[in-house]
Amino acid sequence: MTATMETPRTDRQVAAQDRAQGDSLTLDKVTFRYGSGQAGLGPIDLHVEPGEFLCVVGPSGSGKSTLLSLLAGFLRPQVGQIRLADAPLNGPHPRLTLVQQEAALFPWLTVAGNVGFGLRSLPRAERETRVLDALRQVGLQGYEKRRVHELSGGQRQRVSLARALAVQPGLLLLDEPFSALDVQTRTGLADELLGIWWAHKLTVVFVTHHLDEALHLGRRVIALRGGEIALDAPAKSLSVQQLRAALEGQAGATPL
Ligand SMILES: Nc1ncnc2c1ncn2[C@@H]1O[C@H](COP(=O)(O)OP(=O)(O)OP(=O)(O)O)[C@@H](O)[C@H]1O
Repeated sequence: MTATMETPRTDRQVAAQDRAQGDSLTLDKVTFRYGSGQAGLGPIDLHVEPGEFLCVVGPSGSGKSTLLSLLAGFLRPQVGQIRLADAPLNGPHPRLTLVQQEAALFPWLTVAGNVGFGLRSLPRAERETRVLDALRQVGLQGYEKRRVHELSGGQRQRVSLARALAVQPGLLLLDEPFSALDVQTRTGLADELLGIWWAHKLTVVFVTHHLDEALHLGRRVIALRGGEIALDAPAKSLSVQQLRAALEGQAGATPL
């Protein structure tokens, strides 16, 4: 690689930017409060590099769902701004998709119908190609004509993931996508997600309760506590114990 006189990039930036097809995400003093109370999120300052895999952990009520709802454009910050690929995010956006805990599939549609649901504006041939490609990526080739009720929980989550991938997002948001699954299925799907992330150079924000899952999947982990970022660090520099201490607000758990 040619040496330059530019400011040296961190490992994280090099790794992310050299393979970037995902979108960058920036939160600038983002604050959201429910009603007139204090519950909610923020202020949050956060920058996610294109192609970065960020895991978000936090106890119940720490603001994880609020954060994802803001990133998905379902909620608007009362203070601050969110930018996707440097443009203000003012609502749901075609470059981002959300996969939730329970696969929200349409039972009256086939697997292919579910995966292609967001592609109805595309010409039929392109839609079919994208659907087949997305199903192949999640290991469900041959399942196009199946009905949702014929699938296992893990297969349904694969269909959800395929539906999200089919729209070719620049930012993939995942809200505890595997937590309803048994450990073996969860681990298998997590590894497949890593492969998909790597192949597509997506930017990923993954919310999980499982600290070991966060450290396994995320290249970077943030811990939320009381609606604020209590810790923001590369996953490889963290242990489950450090993460737990940060979430519990113990001494010695200052951001690394
Ligand atoms: N619709 C709402 N109205 C009022 N307060 C809310 C609402 N939704 C969430 N809150 C409050 O906002 C704070 C953050 O909630 P949020 O759901 O984002 O947390 P979470 O980390 O996702 O929790 P969990 O892991 O239990 O889903 C909590 O104090 C919660 O009680």
